[in-house]
Amino acid sequence: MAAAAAKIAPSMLSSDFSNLATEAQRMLDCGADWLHMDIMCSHFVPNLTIGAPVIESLRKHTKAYLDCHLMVTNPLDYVESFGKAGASGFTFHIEAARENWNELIQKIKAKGMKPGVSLKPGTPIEEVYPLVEGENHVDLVLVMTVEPGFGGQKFMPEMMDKVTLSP
Ligand SMILES: O=C(CO)[C@H](O)[C@H](O)COP(=O)(O)O
Repeated sequence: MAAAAAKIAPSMLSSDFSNLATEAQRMLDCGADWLHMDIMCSHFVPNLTIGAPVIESLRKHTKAYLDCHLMVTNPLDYVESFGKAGASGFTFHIEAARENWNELIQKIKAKGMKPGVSLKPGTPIEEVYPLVEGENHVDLVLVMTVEPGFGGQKFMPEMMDKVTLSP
């Protein structure tokens, strides 16, 4: 099997949020392929960032692939609004979707977005195996190399074993 081409997707969490459109363009001018958008509810992680209205505003300024990473407790509740807002990818956490990932993937696709799954450092990679198999699969696995919640944390090199083990 041919190796997938690498994509560069800088996290916009480090942006000056008051100038998000300019910051997004700056990243694209620097060679970014995608823009990684960190969506956090203060229940799933100890931080609160942006929601669908910000994605909708940014979408008016860019055609770039908006790779939305939802660190939220009930991802299903966000599918409709993120689809409408113009999100390109919708990556949810397996820890928040153990009961309904199948339905979630279907709904994400039905809204025209690419589904992805992410896992926290403490979650074994095997948990996402069922989500990459079969017809109703995700397009992306996001292996967290920090505890979700904040940018600029120390990289956990031991997580790279999970990348190797990704099916
Ligand atoms: O998911 C995230 C935090 O939960 C961020 O996308 C990620 O940590 C960005 O890291 P950095 O600021 O070090 O580039």
